[in-house]
Amino acid sequence: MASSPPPRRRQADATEPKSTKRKPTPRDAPKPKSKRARLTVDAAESSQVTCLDEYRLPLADGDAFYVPSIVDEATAQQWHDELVNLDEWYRPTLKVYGKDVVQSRKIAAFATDRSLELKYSGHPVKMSYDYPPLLRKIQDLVEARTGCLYNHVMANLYEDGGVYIGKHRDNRENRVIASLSLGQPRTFILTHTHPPPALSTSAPSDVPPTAPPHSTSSSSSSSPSDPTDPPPRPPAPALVYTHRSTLASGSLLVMQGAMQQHWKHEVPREKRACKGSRISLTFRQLVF
Ligand SMILES: O=C(O)CCC(=O)C(=O)O
Ligand SMILES: [Fe+2]
Repeated sequence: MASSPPPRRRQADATEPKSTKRKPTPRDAPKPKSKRARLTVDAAESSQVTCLDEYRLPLADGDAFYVPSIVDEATAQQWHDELVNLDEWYRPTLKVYGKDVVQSRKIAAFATDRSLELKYSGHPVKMSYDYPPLLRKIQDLVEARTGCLYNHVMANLYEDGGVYIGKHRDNRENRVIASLSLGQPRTFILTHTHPPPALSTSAPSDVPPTAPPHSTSSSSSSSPSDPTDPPPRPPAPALVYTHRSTLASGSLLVMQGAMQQHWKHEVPREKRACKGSRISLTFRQLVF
C-alpha cells in the first residue's frame, strides 16, 4: 500500500488504485499474513525496464521513458477501432466525499492472474481474466519491447477531448506501468510533487520528450585537444520538475521506480483541440 497520505481533494476522474489485494487461495490459508511483496509475473523476469535508456525523459527523481512509435499509426488506429468495441468497457461509479459519482472515462480491466483484485476510490474494479486475442497480442509486443512481464492491463477510453484523467499518482504497487496510446494524440503532463521552492510556481514547460541532441559545433576558444583524447562526453540534459508532451498514436510511455512517489501525471481536458477518441492500454506489473 502507498504510505503517502491521501490527497485532500480527490478528482472524480483520477485513477488512483488504493488497495490491491489478492483473493485468499487455499494454498495461502495456513500462512500467517505476510507483508512481503509477491510477484505474480514470472519472478525470473526483470522487474524494471532496462532497455529503453535512449528514450529516457530528463526528469528529476524520475524513471520514465517515451518511445514515440512502437507500432505504426495505421496499425494503432486499427487496434483502437477493434478494441473500442470490446464488451468489457464500463463507467465505474466512484465514491467522492461519500457520494456516488460516475466516472466520465470508461475503463476495461484485465488480469493474467485470477487472484488479482483491484479497488480504487471505493470502486471494486470489474476484472476480466480472459484476454481478447488482440489484447494478448499487444501485451506480447509491449513485453518484448520493454523486457518486462505484466499481470494487469487497465484500458482507458477517452471518447473525445472532454474526457480526461485528473492529476494523480498510481499506487506504488504498480512497479512498472507501460502505457500504449491508440487513436487521437493527447497531452500528458507530469508534475513533480516536491519541486525546489523557486520552481514550484512555474507552469509546465514544453520540453523535448528525449534528451536534446548533442551539440556538434566545436569550440574555437578551447585549448587544442590531443588527438588521442577520447571524444568529449555530451552534456547531461538538465533535469526538469514539470514535463508536458503529446502522446502520439502508437507511442509507449513507461513509468517505473520512484515515479509514483515523486511525480503526478494527468491527461487534461482538451475539448476544443481534440474531437476524436483515444484508448490508452496501461500494462501494469503489480507487486503486492
Ligand atoms: O491515459 C493515459 O495515458 C494515462 C492513464 C493513467 O494515468 C492511468 O490509467 O492511471
Ligand atoms: Fe495513472
